[in-house]
Formats: sequence, structure tokens, C-alpha cells
Amino acid sequence: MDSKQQITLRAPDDWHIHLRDGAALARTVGDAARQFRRAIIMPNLVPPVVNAEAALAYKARIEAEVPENGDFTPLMVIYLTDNTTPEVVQQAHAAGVVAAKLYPAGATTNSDSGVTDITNIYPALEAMQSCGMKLLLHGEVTTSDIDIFDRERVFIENILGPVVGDFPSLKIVLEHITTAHAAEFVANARDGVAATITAHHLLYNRNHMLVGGIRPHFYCLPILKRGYHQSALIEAATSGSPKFFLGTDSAPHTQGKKETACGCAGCYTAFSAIELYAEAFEQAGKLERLEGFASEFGPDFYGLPRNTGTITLVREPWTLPSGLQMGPDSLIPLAAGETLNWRLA
Ligand SMILES: NC(=O)N[C@@H](CC(=O)O)C(=O)O
Repeated sequence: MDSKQQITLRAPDDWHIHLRDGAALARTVGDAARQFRRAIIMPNLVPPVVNAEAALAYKARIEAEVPENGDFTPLMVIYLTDNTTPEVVQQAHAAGVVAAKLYPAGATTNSDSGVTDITNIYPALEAMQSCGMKLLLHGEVTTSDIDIFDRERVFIENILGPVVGDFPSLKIVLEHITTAHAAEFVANARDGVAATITAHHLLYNRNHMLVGGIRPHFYCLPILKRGYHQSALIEAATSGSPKFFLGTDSAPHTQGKKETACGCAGCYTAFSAIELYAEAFEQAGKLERLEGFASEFGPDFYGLPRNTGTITLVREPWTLPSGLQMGPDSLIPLAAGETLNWRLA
């Protein structure tokens, strides 16, 4: 770390991002590659990325969009369905796919092909445990009797707890955690259980989304919770525990699909992700903990080398643009028009 006017960090990675496909990739890959050296690429395309072949083809489409002289490696993930077999897992692992993602069916954007009952994928989880492939979880139950603000807690109680016990050496990441329950569960869980935390869940709570008018650009899943959950996430992220690391969950939905009667879930944070995290860590008085969270604990968990280069953030207030272009569409970045103190040099 340098002086407080400038911070130099080991180059960071994003352990959870949605890049989408086609015309979106020029925008999303460019933004991610400007800040991160590697990213875990979510497989919830339509149709989803369900096997090695689809993952390798998607990887090639992403690599084609890395800006010239860019240094960015996509780390591929397959999407678990009720029909994912141990053979599918083994082939994906052999092809270099690092993880498989569980979307409970109906939980979020493009999750219709997701898993309807966790026991349907127990043979696949067995195979993942054997070969060392990581399990990434969207941790929300989806039954209509469970309130949207309780879905993560109930998932932890009913699904995650048993899976952690039934597969004692499976490496598991509970993605984009949003509650004090999740932070506590992960902090106390066995080795090999970790969590990612987004910038938006560190910076905002449900009041930001709902007080004084409904603000669709803050709507994501799992949904923003009460302030005390936000405080617990800040505490976890800045604690120095290697169980918590950076995952933006950046998701590009066009302005038209956000600002409408039934808007899509997802926040576009990739444009200024590392700067948003710096803001959150500084507000917590823990800027010195950003490097572990952003650049060290993720690769350590995945068993990958830490990056060797660095990035520098300077204290230079700047205003985020009010909108971005994504192919032919307009995309509103999270915190559009707001001023951030830290800027990537
Ligand atoms: N975070 C979101 O609200 N949306 C994500 C999916 C997800 O991670 O839930 C998306 O793909 O749009």
C-alpha cells in the first residue's frame, strides 16, 4: 500500500460475473478486462452453458472480445440441470472448466433450466468432489410461500447445510451473499466453504432501492436487505478472513429492460467495480484490507496462482456517466451520475 492519495494493489480478479453473449460482449468483456485479470464467467445464457463443448465455444467468443494488449482470462463454469451426469462433470473438468453453478429452478435471470431438487444432482456433486471441481451456488429457495427477503436464509438452512455435510471435501462458494445469516454460516463453516460479496451489497441496503421512489437499477437477486445485513457483509468483507472474496455479480440488462413495469434483476457494476469496492472499504476504514479480498483470497481458494502485476487507484473524484452503450442499446451503470473518490489509474 502507498499513501492515502494512491493505492497500489496486486492485480485483482472477479470471481463472479455475467458477460452475456453476442453484441453485449464488446461492452462487458472490455469493462471487466480493464480492471480484472481473470473472471469466473456465469453460464446462464439462453440456452445455458451445460457442458464442456458449450463452455469452450463460449470461452472462444469471450476471448475474441478481449481488447488488444489486454490480459484477461475467462474461467469457465457449467450450469447444473436435473440431467447433469457425472460424465458431463468429468468431461468439463478435463476441458479446464473450473466450476459448476447451481441455480435453483426459477430463482433468477435465465434459471428456468435450473435444478428442481438438489438430490437430483447428488451423483454430479459426487463426481465434482472427486475431481476437485468447485460448486457455486445461487443461494435462494424459490417456493412461493417463502418471502423474498427470507429466501437466502431458508436456502442455507434447508439446502446448503445438508450439502456441506454430505460432501465433506467439496469446495463450495455461496455466491453474492446478502445476509448476516450467510456471513455467519460461511465464517463458521468447515474449510472449503467460501462466499463472494458484491460491491452493491456493501454500498447499499433496501432503503436505497425503495425509499422516496422505486429505483430499478438497485434491483438485483438476491435482493438488497436491511441495513444490519449490509453491516454484517461489510464486517465480513473487511475482516481479513480468506473465506470472503470479490465477486461483482455484474449483470448487464438494458435500460429498457430495467425501467419498465416488470424490470429485470441485476446491477451493472463492471464499469467501475474496483472503484466501487474501494469506496466501500474506505467507508469502513479498512482500505488496507482491499487487496486480500480483491486479489489474494479468491485465487487461494481456487488453487490458482495470485496475479503478479499491479493496479493503482488514485484519489481523484470523478462522476460516473449517466449511461453507457451496449451494442445498439443503452445500459445504465450502477451509481450512474454519482461521484466516486477513487479512480483506476
Ligand atoms: N444478480 C442478478 O440479479 N441477476 C443475474 C443472475 C443472478 O446472479 O441472480 C443475471 O444474470 O442477470
